[in-house]
Amino acid sequence: MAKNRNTIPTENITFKDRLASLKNLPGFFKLVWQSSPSKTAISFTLRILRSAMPVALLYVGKLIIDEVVALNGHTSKDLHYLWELVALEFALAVFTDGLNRMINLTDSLLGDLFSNYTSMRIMKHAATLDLDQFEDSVFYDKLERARQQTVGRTVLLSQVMGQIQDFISMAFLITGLIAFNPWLILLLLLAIIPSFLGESYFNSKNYALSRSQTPERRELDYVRYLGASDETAKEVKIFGLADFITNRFKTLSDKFYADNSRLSIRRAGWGTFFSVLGTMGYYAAYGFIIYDTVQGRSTVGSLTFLAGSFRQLSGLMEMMLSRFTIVSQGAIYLNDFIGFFEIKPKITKTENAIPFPNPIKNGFIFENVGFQYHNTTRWANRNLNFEFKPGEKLALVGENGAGKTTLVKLLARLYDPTEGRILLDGKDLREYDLDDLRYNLGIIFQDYIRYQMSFQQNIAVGNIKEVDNLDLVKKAAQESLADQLALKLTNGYQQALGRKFNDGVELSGGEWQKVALARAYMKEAQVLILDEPTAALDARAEYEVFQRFAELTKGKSAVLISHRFSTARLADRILVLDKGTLLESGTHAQLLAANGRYSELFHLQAMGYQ
Ligand SMILES: Nc1ncnc2c1ncn2[C@@H]1O[C@H](COP(=O)(O)OP(=O)(O)OP(=O)(O)O)[C@@H](O)[C@H]1O
Repeated sequence: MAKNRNTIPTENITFKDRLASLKNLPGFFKLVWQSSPSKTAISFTLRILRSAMPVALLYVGKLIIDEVVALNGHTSKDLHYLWELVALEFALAVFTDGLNRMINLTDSLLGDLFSNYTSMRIMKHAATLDLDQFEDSVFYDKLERARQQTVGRTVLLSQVMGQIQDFISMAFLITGLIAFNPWLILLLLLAIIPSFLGESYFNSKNYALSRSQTPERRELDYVRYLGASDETAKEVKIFGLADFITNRFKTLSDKFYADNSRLSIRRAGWGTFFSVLGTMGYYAAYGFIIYDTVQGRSTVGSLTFLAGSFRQLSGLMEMMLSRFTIVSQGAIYLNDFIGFFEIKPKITKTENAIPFPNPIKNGFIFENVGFQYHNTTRWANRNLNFEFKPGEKLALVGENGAGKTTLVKLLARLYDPTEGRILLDGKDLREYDLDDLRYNLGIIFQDYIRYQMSFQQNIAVGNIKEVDNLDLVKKAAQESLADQLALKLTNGYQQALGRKFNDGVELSGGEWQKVALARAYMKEAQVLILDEPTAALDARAEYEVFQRFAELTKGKSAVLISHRFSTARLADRILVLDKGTLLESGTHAQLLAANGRYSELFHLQAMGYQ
């Protein structure tokens, strides 16, 4: 099967896969550079300097020992040169230490900046994606893996930088070693290769395991949230769900533990074996150098230099080889990260998009509109044919699941119709500028968000450009009757809402609804859409809210979704939906006279009040 750039192997990752994934690194470095050009440049420079230190230290060490041996037994001792060498070694040691610390510091600062930068990129990209992409579990797995990368990849950063640094260090040391005895290099390779292969094998197993666990890991996070969160605490207590939740957590986490520990134990066993091989290689080389020195073919200084170089090289090589698997591993994980950015929204701004008409002239026409949610075969809306005229107040009624909210989402282009089309002033809705369309629709959904932010911000989200415009926020609050609430709050409009953060105040369901309603009045939207805006309001508040709504939307188009017929009857026209299709349409009086579904539901509700 042909593999595209982001096809991630789920089972074993071959050496070829690893090498291929390294092509992600330039893109990765571009991101690092974008996070902070200056710190990236500093980090590179420091590492290059640092890479020359091992061989320099070893060589000065060799000179010192040779000088000590030369001076030993001589009567006239000129120690001048010797002390100079010692001073030089001391300076190099201090410098190396300083470099190490600066490298760690730059890496950690750069890592933080990288993590922040990439998190922002993820959020920005996620914001461009379609709603149905968010409703897809495969997408969530991708998003989750991309999120993990923002933290995990800072490790990759130091690993790649370390790799470059060690590579240069090795080049220096190998040059020294070759100058004295080229055969030692061969011995070194023989000792290291088995360990590299072992590392590589286990890393690929680790990756495959961790990848296959992504959905469970998401579930684990979700269960952890259910078990300990302010939003769930109420129901967990009332329904006595604690054991149910912790048992689910235990089942999942036990499985994780069992899978992970099995692999870790095998890895540790093989790791020990390969490391013994490495040590054997080192001692074989050491013996060889000692023998050479005893035979008088090397000086004692060279012995220490060679043994030191060999030890360092073997350490560096082992480190580099095992790091190669980590780096290539990281580069493979980058597939997920890059893969996330390659998900493209279908609903986008088109070139040559036309501006939203102001004012709307002929209104909306639904032409045989049908819609199926992603990965479903059921039609949430089907055969919708109706007109929505400018200035008209439309009410959507129907039983749960009849397709009312879906219809509104189609109007706002949160989805595009699966079949048919929606016209606005004679042109397909898809031809209009998306931002302009959304700006001209003021929609409050039934599952609006209760932002854990200030009262002012909670209203201003309806038109976030005006977040600092307190006068406008106050006006919107007056219109939705949320202003009386502000008077009760200790910090007025600056009062933090919700209990998540310090000093936050929790509101009642109806109070929250008034705050959410105010969002609709934050802008001069031409079409106001309220999806069950008053479900949590008491009878008086509902009456007042609708009086206001009627006044404020005079001449404006509005769509109301409501299960309360007292609300629906205020509309100019009522559309009755059933299983996604349009069953009846007319004024309250017409529909009652028709004696159909509307009349049936109306009388059912009215009976409840008798
Ligand atoms: N995100 C979704 N993915 C898949 N199916 C969905 C999704 N949202 C809604 N549906 C389905 O589409 C149908 C219509 O849902 P919709 O939310 O439009 O109904 P509604 O009339 O607004 O209901 P209610 O009165 O309960 O709010 C329902 O059968 C529902 O199960």
